[in-house]
Amino acid sequence: MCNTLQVVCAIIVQNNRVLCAQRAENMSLPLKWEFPGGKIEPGESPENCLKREIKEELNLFIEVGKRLKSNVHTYGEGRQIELIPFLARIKGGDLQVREHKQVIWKGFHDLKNLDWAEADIPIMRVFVKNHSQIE
Ligand SMILES: Nc1nc2c([nH]c(=O)n2[C@@H]2O[C@H](COP(=O)(O)OP(=O)(O)OP(=O)(O)O)[C@@H](O)[C@H]2O)c(=O)[nH]1
Repeated sequence: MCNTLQVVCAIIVQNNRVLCAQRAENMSLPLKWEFPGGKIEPGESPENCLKREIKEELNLFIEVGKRLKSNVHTYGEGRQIELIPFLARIKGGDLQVREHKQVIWKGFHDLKNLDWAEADIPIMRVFVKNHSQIE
């Protein structure tokens, strides 16, 4: 019955810190923290979607790395998403915050102190626990 929306997100790592983005007041999940990314469009590969979204949202060019385990999460209204994380590194561009309220760089063990979107919490935890093996 329920359509699962596929959403890709980027764990962008630089100098042992991760780029975290806060959703704006006018977005769904207002002020929650997320890994930047977005919905996969029909016919689009997850990697190309991620590159497109990161360029649109942050004006950054990224290299997409390892795909990590996805998390299927159902939000209150029955809206189900599969959140698919990829490791990523910045290859170019000047950071511009075009859609989010703000972005910040957080050290691995500081990530848990943000108020994450629910779908991101297991992904964030697995990354924090295993980053030295998966990076
Ligand atoms: N980009 C991104 N979206 C996430 C994350 N976690 C999470 O639950 N989401 C949800 O996945 C959907 C991604 O949509 P989007 O970023 O392309 O666009 P949007 O906010 O305009 O979509 P919306 O209007 O459906 O909320 C949103 O509903 C968002 O709430 C995440 O870490 N990154």
